[in-house]
Amino acid sequence: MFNGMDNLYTVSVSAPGKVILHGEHAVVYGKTAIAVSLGMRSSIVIKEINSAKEPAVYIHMPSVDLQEVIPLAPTVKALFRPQLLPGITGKFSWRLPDKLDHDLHLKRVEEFLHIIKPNFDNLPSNQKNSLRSFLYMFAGIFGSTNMPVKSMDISMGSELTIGAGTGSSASFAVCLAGALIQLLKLKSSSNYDAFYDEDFTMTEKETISEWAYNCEKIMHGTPSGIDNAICTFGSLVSFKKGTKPRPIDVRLNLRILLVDTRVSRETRALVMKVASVRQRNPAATDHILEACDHVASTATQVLVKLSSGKCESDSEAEYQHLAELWDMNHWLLGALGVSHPALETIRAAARARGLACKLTGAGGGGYAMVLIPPSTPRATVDSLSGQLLELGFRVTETRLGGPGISLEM
Ligand SMILES: Nc1ncnc2c1ncn2[C@@H]1O[C@H](COP(=O)(O)OP(=O)(O)O)[C@@H](O)[C@H]1O
Ligand SMILES: C[C@@](O)(CCOP(=O)(O)O)CC(=O)O
Repeated sequence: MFNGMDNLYTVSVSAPGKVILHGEHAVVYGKTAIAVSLGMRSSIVIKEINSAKEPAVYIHMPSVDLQEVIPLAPTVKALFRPQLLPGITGKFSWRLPDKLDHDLHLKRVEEFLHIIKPNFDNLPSNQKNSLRSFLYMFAGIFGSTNMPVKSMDISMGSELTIGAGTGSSASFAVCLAGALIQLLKLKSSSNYDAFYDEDFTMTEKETISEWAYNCEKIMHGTPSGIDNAICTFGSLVSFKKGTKPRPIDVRLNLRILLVDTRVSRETRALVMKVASVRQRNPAATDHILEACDHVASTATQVLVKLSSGKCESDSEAEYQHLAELWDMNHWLLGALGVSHPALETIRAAARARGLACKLTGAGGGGYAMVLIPPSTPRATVDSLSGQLLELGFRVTETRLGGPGISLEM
């Protein structure tokens, strides 16, 4: 949107969360994982404003209970003109986030935050990470151009639970990078209308995903790269350790119940649990991991077939096959010791209605997903949801495989 009178732009962007469909844990040992986008999304609105006060960025992030005012002039002075990695000559461009001297830029952001907020260390880590990520990307993207920056309001919203393995951090980072890049695009264009309706190009999406990857490094240290890829490209992404995530262009629209066990778990502890099972039982464990790999690749083939959308009876058979693979994957994960009684209670309720269910992510609690093929009667879904709610679980009916980052008009 453009307010011609005052030359002020508004940008609005959303991005999905994600779930791991197959390959959790096995991916740690070099097997294939596939992630899909979740119908629940984060969103951002950036609005340039005329402010009578000192130019500033006004941040509203209710999901982490954060309201902040960042003064613009000191930000520009301290953080703009980010540096290239040592050994690379020239001037850093926002189009090449992988060439940014990440550690130096983050260090400058950290020092700056301590100056403008002397109590920075006492903030909850959610808020610290959101502020670091914002300044890192804002200064990284705008600071590598000569574009004058104006006061702006930034409002971030999310349907995702934070810290639950559904990709809220990547979804947040993708939204932020996409909105800043879109704003830059609009401000640098003399022909405003030409950009107004255009969605992001493939190259822009790659750049957005790389910026989000840098942010994931701020939040997680050594992320795999799958979350930023799926939240940017949407649909389905296949991934193997040490390789670039591979977006698979399929049109999916899988209906699921996403069930929160409300049992909190720590990914790191569950990864260690599998490692110790493997240490005691190397051959058996490796066969299980190998089986997980086969499940992931067969499921990808089934999903590709499903998305090609032939006749209904074909798709019913494909849904049945998919359901079988979900159950098989859950049992394999159970054999590795990462299920939980709460997950098994959910599975029993789903199975009693002929529906398949698997844990997603690290397991040991967290989320379960129940596959709802299109032929499932509404009454079945309602009675399952009702029972799960009564048992104290949180239930969301949503879809898998929708679009990645999108401009909201
Ligand atoms: N809507 C949001 N607004 C502000 N910050 C967010 C938002 N969503 C996620 N974040 C940031 O992402 C972090 C969540 O990362 P993490 O714990 O890895 O959760 P997840 O597993 O959901 O990605 C939060 O601490 C916060 O800094
Ligand atoms: C168990 C694992 O394969 C997935 C972790 O998923 P989650 O996003 O923590 O639920 C760990 C990993 O891939 O780093």
